[in-house]
Amino acid sequence: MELVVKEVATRIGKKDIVKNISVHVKKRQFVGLIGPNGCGKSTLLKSIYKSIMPHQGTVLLDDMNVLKTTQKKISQHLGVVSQFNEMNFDLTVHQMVLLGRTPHKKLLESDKQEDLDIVEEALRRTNLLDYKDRGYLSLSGGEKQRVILARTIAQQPRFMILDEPTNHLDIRYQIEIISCVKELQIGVLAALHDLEMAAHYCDYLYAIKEGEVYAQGTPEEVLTPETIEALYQIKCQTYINPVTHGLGFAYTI
Ligand SMILES: Nc1ncnc2c1ncn2[C@@H]1O[C@H](COP(=O)(O)OP(=O)(O)OP(=O)(O)O)[C@@H](O)[C@H]1O
Repeated sequence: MELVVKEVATRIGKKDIVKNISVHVKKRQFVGLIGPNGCGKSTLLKSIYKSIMPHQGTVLLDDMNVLKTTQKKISQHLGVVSQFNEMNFDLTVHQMVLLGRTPHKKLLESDKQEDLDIVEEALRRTNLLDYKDRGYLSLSGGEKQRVILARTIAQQPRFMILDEPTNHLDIRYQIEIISCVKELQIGVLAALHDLEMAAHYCDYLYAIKEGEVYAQGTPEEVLTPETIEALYQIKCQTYINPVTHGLGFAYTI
């Protein structure tokens, strides 16, 4: 699916947090949002998946006008993995991932073999098959994050929004999670803090500063020392990382 966000603006209280932002994610593109803490990445993503209602702009997923569509219908196409996934009641990992099937079901419809097969495949892709009977609340932060990704994969979305999906993860799982999403070959819009990951995985980047698009383009176009210094108020040099052969970054304050 293709995502077209046009001139979205969002205010929280009296503060303009997202100011007239437009974003385009073409079919199967992996597009990143970067920018310092508090610049408005999460608020923009929440405005796109309608967890916050923007006061201006339109959001189209193919021909679906997201801001005018019910959450259930949106969830049949759009999956979201966000930073905070606390819950107060305990389910097993299997039950949590099965919840991903809910948008595709009628009220009280029971689980079919097809749903169980989809859940099994999502657990396999996220390396969670051995965890399936564990209680969700007993898991570490990183394990919980993988369960949320598995639940989102089981939802079989045609577009995914990731809000700092690798927040709790050690470096190996950071790579595994992003690679796993990349393998789905669907459109993705992801807020990422790790610039090397953004350079490696993203086809296109939007750099956000104070609620506006400060720069956009391919990672090579956006991730220049000048742009990084302006975004994060640091000194920066870029180099070719000898291990990944991608862009590397050296910083100091
Ligand atoms: N519910 C809220 N009430 C008041 N202010 C809010 C609320 N949600 C967000 N903000 C403010 O909006 C600004 C943007 O926050 P947002 O979470 O979108 O930034 P971000 O770029 O995702 O940051 P981070 O990288 O730290 O996650 C921040 O100053 C934040 O304090």
